[in-house]
Amino acid sequence: MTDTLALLKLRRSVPPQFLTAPGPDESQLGDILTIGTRVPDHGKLAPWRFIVFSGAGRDKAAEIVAQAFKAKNPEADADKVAFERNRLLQAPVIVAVVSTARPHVKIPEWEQELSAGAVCMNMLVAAHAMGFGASWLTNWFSFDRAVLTALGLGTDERIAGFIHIGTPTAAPADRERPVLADIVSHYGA
Ligand SMILES: Cc1cc2nc3c(=O)[nH]c(=O)nc-3n(C[C@H](O)[C@H](O)[C@H](O)COP(=O)(O)O)c2cc1C
Repeated sequence: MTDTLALLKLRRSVPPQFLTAPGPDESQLGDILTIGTRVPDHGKLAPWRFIVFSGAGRDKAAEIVAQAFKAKNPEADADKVAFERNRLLQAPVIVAVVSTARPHVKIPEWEQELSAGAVCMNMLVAAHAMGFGASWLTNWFSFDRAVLTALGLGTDERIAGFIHIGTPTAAPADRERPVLADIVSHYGA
């Protein structure tokens, strides 16, 4: 089996609570982002863009999430607010993959959104191939317009995923996978 097949067969997500510094450096991150762009893209529209959160920018985004949570849940105690803030304070580097899918004469928006999903998956695989752990998460705030606006997204843009990347502190046990017999049929058989 080639290294690529071994990686694809065994890769699994590492949740942010098990990710720590160091994250990818500038050059490694550049590779992860470049590999992210190397996906099927019907019509060559590049219907996605990336926002990198690290350092002070990551802290600022975490505070935006905390304040949005507080505004929606005024009764929440400090621990609950801190829990929400912490969602963006664990992995040292987080990349938001933003879907910029728009109506197009030929390419359905669905296909543009699928391409953004492929970007997320490529980034996960690239991060793992470099020895990092990574997770593809959305969380409630990916669907909160106030948070999205504060993070700089336009009204016609959506989050395909936040890719949390860092050094794994633990290797999570694998989870159950679908049984092929349940999901595969051979047409005409
Ligand atoms: C679009 C998308 C959004 C996701 N958002 C979340 C999330 O907000 N919270 C969560 O616990 N898992 C979320 N997941 C699931 C995890 O990324 C992941 O599938 C799961 O932890 C196990 O992944 P693995 O099979 O790569 O190990 C999401 C998955 C996808 C595809």
